[in-house]
Amino acid sequence: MQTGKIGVTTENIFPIIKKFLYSDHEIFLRELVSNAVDATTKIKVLSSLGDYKGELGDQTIHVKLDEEAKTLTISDHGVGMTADEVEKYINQIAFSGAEEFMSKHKLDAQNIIGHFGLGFFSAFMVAEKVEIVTKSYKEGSQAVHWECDGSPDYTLQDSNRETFGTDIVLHFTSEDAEIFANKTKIEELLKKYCSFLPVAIAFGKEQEWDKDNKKYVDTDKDKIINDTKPLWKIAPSEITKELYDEFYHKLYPMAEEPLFHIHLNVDYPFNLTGVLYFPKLKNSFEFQKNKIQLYCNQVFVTDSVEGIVPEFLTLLNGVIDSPDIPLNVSRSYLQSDQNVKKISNHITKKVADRLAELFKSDRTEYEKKWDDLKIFIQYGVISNEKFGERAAEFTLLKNTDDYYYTFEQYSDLIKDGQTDKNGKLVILYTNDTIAQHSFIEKAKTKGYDVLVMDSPIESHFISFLEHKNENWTFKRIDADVVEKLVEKEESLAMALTIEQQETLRQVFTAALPKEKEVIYNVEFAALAAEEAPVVVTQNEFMRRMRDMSKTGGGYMNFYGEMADSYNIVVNGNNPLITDILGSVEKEVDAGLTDDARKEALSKAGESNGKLHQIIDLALLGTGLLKGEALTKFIKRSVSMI
Ligand SMILES: Nc1ncnc2c1ncn2[C@@H]1O[C@H](COP(=O)(O)OP(=O)(O)OP(=O)(O)O)[C@@H](O)[C@H]1O
Repeated sequence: MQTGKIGVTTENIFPIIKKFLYSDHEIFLRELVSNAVDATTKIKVLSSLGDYKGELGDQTIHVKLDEEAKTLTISDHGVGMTADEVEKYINQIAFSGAEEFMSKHKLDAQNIIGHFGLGFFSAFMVAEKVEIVTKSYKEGSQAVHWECDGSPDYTLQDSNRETFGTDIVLHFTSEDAEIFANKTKIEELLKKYCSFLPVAIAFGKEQEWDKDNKKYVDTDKDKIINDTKPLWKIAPSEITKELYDEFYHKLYPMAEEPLFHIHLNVDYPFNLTGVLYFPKLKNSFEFQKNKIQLYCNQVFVTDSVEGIVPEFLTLLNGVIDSPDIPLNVSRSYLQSDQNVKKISNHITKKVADRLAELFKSDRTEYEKKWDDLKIFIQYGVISNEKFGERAAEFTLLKNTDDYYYTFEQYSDLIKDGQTDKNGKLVILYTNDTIAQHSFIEKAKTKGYDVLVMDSPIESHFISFLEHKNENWTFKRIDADVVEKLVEKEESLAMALTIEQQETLRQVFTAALPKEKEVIYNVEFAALAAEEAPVVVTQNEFMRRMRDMSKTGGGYMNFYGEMADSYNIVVNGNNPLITDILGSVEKEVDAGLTDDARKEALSKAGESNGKLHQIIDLALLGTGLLKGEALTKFIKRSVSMI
C-alpha cells in the first residue's frame, strides 16, 4: 500500500480561485469592506481588553474611487499587519487570521465576519493588480507594502506609512473598470452589502445645493453610507412602534404600513437576530415573495431566501441576521446546512407563537387584520405541517355577515342545521358574494350559514381541510340547488315520471345555448312548486379541480384544459315545467319512431319561447347569458311585453 498527499500547486489553484470563488464578481467589495470592519473590531476588542493602550482615533473606513486611474482604495484604522502577518494571512490562501484571532481571544462568531481566509482573494476577480499598505498597531512595527499582479508572485517591501491600519488598493482590469470604476456603481454596491455594517463607512462627500450655480456641490463632510446600529441589533424594549415602522420604510420605501412585526433574538443553540414584518397581503401573493434580506453579522448576503426559510415565510418582509449562516458558500450548501434548517424551524415556531399571542391578546384587532393575513396563514397551513398544527388555534373562518369563527366554534355553530343524512358536516361557502347573491339568499332563508372563501389558494386550502377532517365537506353555494346542498332523509316527491323527464331532457338540450367552451348537463330535482323552474349549478369537485389547476399545476393541469361544465337543474314540481311538458306532448305525435321522435322533440324545444325564457332567466341569474343568446333574450322579452 502506498499513501501520500495530493499535490496542489498555487499556479494551478490560483486561477480557479479567481474565477470560481464567487458566482458574483461584485461581492469583492463586500469582502474587502468586511475585512476592514474586522480589523477595526479587532483593535476595539484589544483596546477593551487592555492589550492595546493607545488612542483609537477616528475609526471610519474610507472607500475612495479614482475614476481616471481606475483604482479603488479601502482604508481602515484597524489592527494592520506586520510583514510576518502578511506572509501568514495573505500569502497563504485559506489561512484565516479571523479564526485565529477569535480562538485566541475566546470570542464567538458574533463579532468577526471572516472565517475562511478566502475573501481577500476575491479582489483578483476584478483587479489586475492589488496593493496592500499596512502598519500593525503593535509598538515599533515596520509598515509594509505588498503588491501582486494576480500571478502567484508577489513583492513585499518596507513602506513609510506612519499610522496603523491598512489601505487596500485595487487596480481594475480594463474590462472590470467599465463596470466598477464608476461612482454610482460603487455607491450602489456599498448600499446593497454594507448598509448595516457596525463601523462607519465613508464614500464621497455630503452634498449641498449651491444657489448661485444652481447645482449640488460637495461639502467637506464625509458621506456615511451605513447605519452602524441597525434596529434588529437593539433590544426590543428600547424600540417604539414608530421606530419599527420607520425601519420598515427604510427597507421598503414604497410599501404600505406593515400589520405587525416579530423581533427575533436567539443566542442558543444558534445565533439569530432580526425583525420580520407581516406585510398587508390582501388577496394576492404573486409579487410579494422574496423580500426578506439575509445578513451575516450585518453584512448583506442575499434577498432570495427561498430554500433557506420555508416557502410560506418568504411572504414576510424584514431582516434575518445570523453568523451561523455561512457567507461564502453556494446556495445548495446553504439549503442542506443543519444550522440553516434549525434556524428555519425556529422562525416558523416564532411566527406561530406571535400569531397565537396576537389572537389571544386582542381578538378584535386580530379579526380586523384577518383579511390581510389570511393568505399567509392558509399558505402556511397547507405547506408546513408544524405550522399547520399550531395554526388550528388562530385560523379564522369569516361568514357573509362578517363574523369570524375558529374551526371549533364554527362546527358548533352549524352542526345542528348542516349535518347531512350521512353524518357529514356540510360547510357552505361563496367566493363572490355579488355574483352568487341569489344562492346565498336562498341558503340563508333556509337557515344555513355561508362562509366567504375567496383567496386565490382557497380551493387548495379547502381540499386540505377536507383531507384533514374526514367528516367535513365543503360546498360552494352554487354547487347545487339549496334543497340538495345538505342532503336530508326526507325529500319531496317528484311530479314527473322517468319517461317525462327523458322527454324534457331532449327538449331542454335543444333549447340550451350552443357554446364551444361550455358544457351543460340537464338534471331533474324535486323541489317545492314555488321554487324557480330552472337553476344553474356547478359541480363542486370539477369546479374546484379547475380552480386548483390555475394555482396548482401537476396533474391538475388536466382539469384546467377541460371545458367549463354546468348543471341545468329542472324543478320537476314547478307548474311551468308541467305546462311546457304538456304543450310539447301535444305537439309531438306519440306514435313516431325513436329517431323521428327525437327530431320532433328537438324542434319543439328550439321553437318553444316559454322554455327559452326560463332557461335564459336561470343563465342570466348566474351571469352566464352572453353574446347572441343575450341579444335574443332581450328581443324576446320586449316582444312579450
Ligand atoms: N484590512 C485588513 N486589516 C488587517 N488584516 C487583514 C485585512 N484584510 C485581511 N486581513 C487579514 O487577512 C486574513 C485573510 O483575509 P480573508 O479575507 O482572505 O479571509 P477572512 O476574512 O479570514 O475570511 P473570509 O474568507 O470569510 O473573508 C484575515 O483573516 C486577516 O487576518
